[in-house]
Amino acid sequence: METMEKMRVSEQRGPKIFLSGSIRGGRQLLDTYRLMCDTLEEAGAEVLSWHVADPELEKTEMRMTEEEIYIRDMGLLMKSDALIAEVTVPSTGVGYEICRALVKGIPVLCLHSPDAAVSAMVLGNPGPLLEVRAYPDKASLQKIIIEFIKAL
Ligand SMILES: O=c1[nH]c(=O)n([C@H]2C[C@H](O)[C@@H](COP(=O)(O)O)O2)cc1CO
Repeated sequence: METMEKMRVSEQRGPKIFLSGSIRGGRQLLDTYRLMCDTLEEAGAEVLSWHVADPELEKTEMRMTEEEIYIRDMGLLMKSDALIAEVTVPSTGVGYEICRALVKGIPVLCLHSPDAAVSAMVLGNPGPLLEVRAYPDKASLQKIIIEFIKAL
């Protein structure tokens, strides 16, 4: 009975999302990552990599080795149902995570501001799991995210 109850609760949980955003590539869009994280949580999703939107991130990650960061993030990615990346600020880590998510076979949504110089590796990728959208303003960003979550 208890197991059935647990199953029902876990079935009701929203999708697990890996939020991907630049860290060493530059933190200038931190407010946007914060908005994405809040929007996802309000839409009922569980953001496994919430640390990407944490203004205090540098302090916590400074206490971790490079290997610990990599292992933690790949573990979270493997548990995720989908990945949402903000690709306006070019970042090696974001590009790597997009690729790993596609190899794992989960849907990937890449979002960017209309004037961003997004890589052809993202814009030119015809894979059915990858969706790339420009957002002209914050309201559009939120709308695209909510539609993506609902369609999962
Ligand atoms: O300290 C970190 N913590 C961390 O979670 N990451 C992951 C999550 C981000 O989506 C992505 C950012 O990569 P980059 O640092 O190359 O911009 O890599 C990356 C770093 C630093 O490279």
